[in-house]
Amino acid sequence: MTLEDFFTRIETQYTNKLPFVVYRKPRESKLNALLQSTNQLHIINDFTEKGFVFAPFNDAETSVLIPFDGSEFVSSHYELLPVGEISKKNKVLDEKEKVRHIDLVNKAIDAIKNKAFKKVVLSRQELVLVGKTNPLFLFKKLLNTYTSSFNYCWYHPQVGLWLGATPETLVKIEGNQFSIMALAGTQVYQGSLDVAWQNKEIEEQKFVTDFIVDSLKPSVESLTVSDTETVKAGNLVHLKTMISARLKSNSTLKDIICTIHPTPAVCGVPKDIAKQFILKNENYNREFYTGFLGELNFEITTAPRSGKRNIENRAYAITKKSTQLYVNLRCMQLKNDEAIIYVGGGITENSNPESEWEETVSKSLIIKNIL
Ligand SMILES: C=C(O[C@H]1C=CC=C(C(=O)O)[C@@H]1O)C(=O)O
Repeated sequence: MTLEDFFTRIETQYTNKLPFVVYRKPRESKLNALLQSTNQLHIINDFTEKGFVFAPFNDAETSVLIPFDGSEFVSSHYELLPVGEISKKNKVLDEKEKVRHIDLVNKAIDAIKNKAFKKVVLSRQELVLVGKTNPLFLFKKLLNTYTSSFNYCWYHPQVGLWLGATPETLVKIEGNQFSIMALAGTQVYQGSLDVAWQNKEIEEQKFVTDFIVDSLKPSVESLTVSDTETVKAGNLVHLKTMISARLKSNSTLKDIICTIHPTPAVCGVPKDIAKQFILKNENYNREFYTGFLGELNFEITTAPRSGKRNIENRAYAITKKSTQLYVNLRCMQLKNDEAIIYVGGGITENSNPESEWEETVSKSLIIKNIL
């Protein structure tokens, strides 16, 4: 499908108030869209469903599915789209919001010092008046600006409209082989990946890796942990470790997701106590921010390996189930005439409240730059 036809098809879907998701995976040139034929709200039951999942932060709330069967799946090749200049926004300081966030961070540091928990990720919303904006126009700006993130625009008339460019994979599973990313620690990119990391950032990222490794051990075999490296995401850099393993035959995708979500990259350690602190103290509903989204139980066909032939001497391809889920970060919700931007950061005993505020301001620019 041509790029023009692709976007015309999605515009029609949106005008007809029918659910859809359009997305591009990190460093890929292919754009995909899944377009639901009715406005029904489909819910995930046990993660055996096939389709595109959109899950909230609070795992006690329901996850939404755009089912593959009965929907239209279309793709096109992306090329730079004419959307005008991307403006670099200045940091606008909202003093009241700053005081509120710093108070919240101080409260968490006190709780950590009193041994209530070890780490918590605290977040806030920023509202930007955008008027009547076309979400697909903003999505094209995201595509032009960020090439190494998972970029998406998701819509359901009964749920809302979300856009984002997230740097973080939650889990990728092909057959029974899977990998999980532990991403945390943030600095502003200064032109080089040769970054000196403070103990605070090293510790907050290690919490994520250790939690994933420890909680997965009973369900997996052949577990390997990569070296930790610095990666760039928009105007920021983070610390990243990859954890790979094979699912034991009696473990399911649901087990893995329920065990790891929400990871300490978006929640905290211990998970349940940190989550309660967030729900009680953040003073707003995160909804789908720090939830996850992506392809669930898609089918992929891998090319035949040379030499592998079946009895009729024909090379054969292998079809496997593939799930690729991303953490919903660097995102916004478009509601009425406003863009609601969501930003947060990991708090540990050694956090500096002023720097934690600055970190959320820097993170907000990823989305603000395209508004
Ligand atoms: C919670 C967010 O980021 C997470 C992912 C990477 C780095 C993070 C940090 O440095 O605190 C957070 O754990 C966010 O961007 O809103």
